[in-house]
Amino acid sequence: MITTVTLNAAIDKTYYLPSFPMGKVSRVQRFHAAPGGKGINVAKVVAQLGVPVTATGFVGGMNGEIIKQMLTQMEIAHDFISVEGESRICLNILDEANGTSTELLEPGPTVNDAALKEMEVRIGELASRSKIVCFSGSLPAGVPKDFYVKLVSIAKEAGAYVILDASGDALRFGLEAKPDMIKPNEDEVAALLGIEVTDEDALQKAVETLLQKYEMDRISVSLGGAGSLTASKGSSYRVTTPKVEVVSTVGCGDSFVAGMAVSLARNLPLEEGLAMASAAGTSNAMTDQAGLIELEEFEQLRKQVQIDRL
Ligand SMILES: Nc1ncnc2c1ncn2[C@@H]1O[C@H](COP(=O)(O)OP(=O)(O)OP(=O)(O)O)[C@@H](O)[C@H]1O
Ligand SMILES: O=P(O)(O)OC[C@@]1(O)O[C@H](CO)[C@@H](O)[C@@H]1O
Repeated sequence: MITTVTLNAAIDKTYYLPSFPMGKVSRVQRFHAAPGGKGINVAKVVAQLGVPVTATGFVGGMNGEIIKQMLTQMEIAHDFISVEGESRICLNILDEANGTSTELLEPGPTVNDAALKEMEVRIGELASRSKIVCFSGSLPAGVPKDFYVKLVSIAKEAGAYVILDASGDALRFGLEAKPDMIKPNEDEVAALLGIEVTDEDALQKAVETLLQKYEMDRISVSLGGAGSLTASKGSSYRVTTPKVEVVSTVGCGDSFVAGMAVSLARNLPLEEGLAMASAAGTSNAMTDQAGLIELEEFEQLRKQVQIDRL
C-alpha cells in the first residue's frame, strides 16, 4: 500500500473563464471541484495507476466532510484526523483567452497539539502497513516547522520508503530526518545549499551534493515543461518529456511523485520510475484538473519520454 499525507487538505476549485479581467465582475459559467492538496493529488493518480492507496492528513469543518465524501465517491481509502476550523479552498482560475492559470490558496484550519500527537500515532500505524509514504505540501497554522522531521522519522522507523515533497522551512527541517526521496524544484535546491544555480551542470552537482549530505536514495528536480533531473547513488539522469498541448500544469509535480511511488511499489528499476513519473506529470499537464491523468495517453507518453544518463 501507498500512504499519502496532506497536512493541509483542500477542495481544489477550478473556474473556467473565457477571459479574466481584473477589477471587473465575472460570472462563472463553468467550474469544477475536487478533493485536493498535494498529497491527495498524489493519491488520486496512484489510484488511477491501480495501486492500493490511503490518504491521510488533517481536515476541518464542512469542507473537510466534503473532501472525505468526494474521496469515498472516488473509491479512494482515507483516514483523516478532524480538527477545528475549516479546510481550505484552493482556487485555480483558468483564463481561456490567454491560457493563464491564477491560483488563490486559503490558509486552512489551525491545528492544535492534541491533533499533532494523534497524527504522529496515525503515521506510525499507517506506515507499518505501507511500502511507501508520501508527505506532500505546506503546513497549516499550528503545525511546527519541524513537524515533517518527526513524521518522516516515524514512517522510516516503521519500515516505509519515504518521499517528501515540500518547500521552504518544511523541506529544510524535514531533510534532517533523511527521507528516501525529495522532489524539489531548481530554486529550492539553490535555497537549500545557499548557492546560485547558474546552469544544468551546476544543478547536477548541487543535487549530488544534497544526495550525499542527507544520505538519500534519489532526488528528482522537476523542471516543468523542460522535464526533470534525477540523481541517485552513483548515477544521474536528465529526462526530457515530449512537447504537448498544455491545459493546466497545477498538480504536475504531484502526478510525477505518484508515478515514482507506483514504480517503487512495483519494485521497478529507476529508469522505469523516471518514465512513469514523467509520463504522469505530462499527462496531468494535458488535463484541466490537478491529479488527473488519462491512462492511454500515459502509456503512450511513457514510451516517448527520453532518458539520458549523465
Ligand atoms: N508544460 C509541460 N509540458 C510537458 N510536461 C510537463 C509540463 N509541465 C510539467 N510537466 C511534467 O510534470 C513534471 C513535474 O512538473 P513541474 O516541474 O511543473 O512540477 P511542480 O513545479 O512540482 O508542480 P506542482 O507544484 O504544480 O505540482 C515535469 O517533470 C514534466 O514531466
Ligand atoms: O499549499 P500547498 O500544500 O503547497 O499547495 C496546495 C496546492 O496548490 O497544491 C496542489 C498542486 O500541486 C493543489 O491541488 C493545491 O491547491
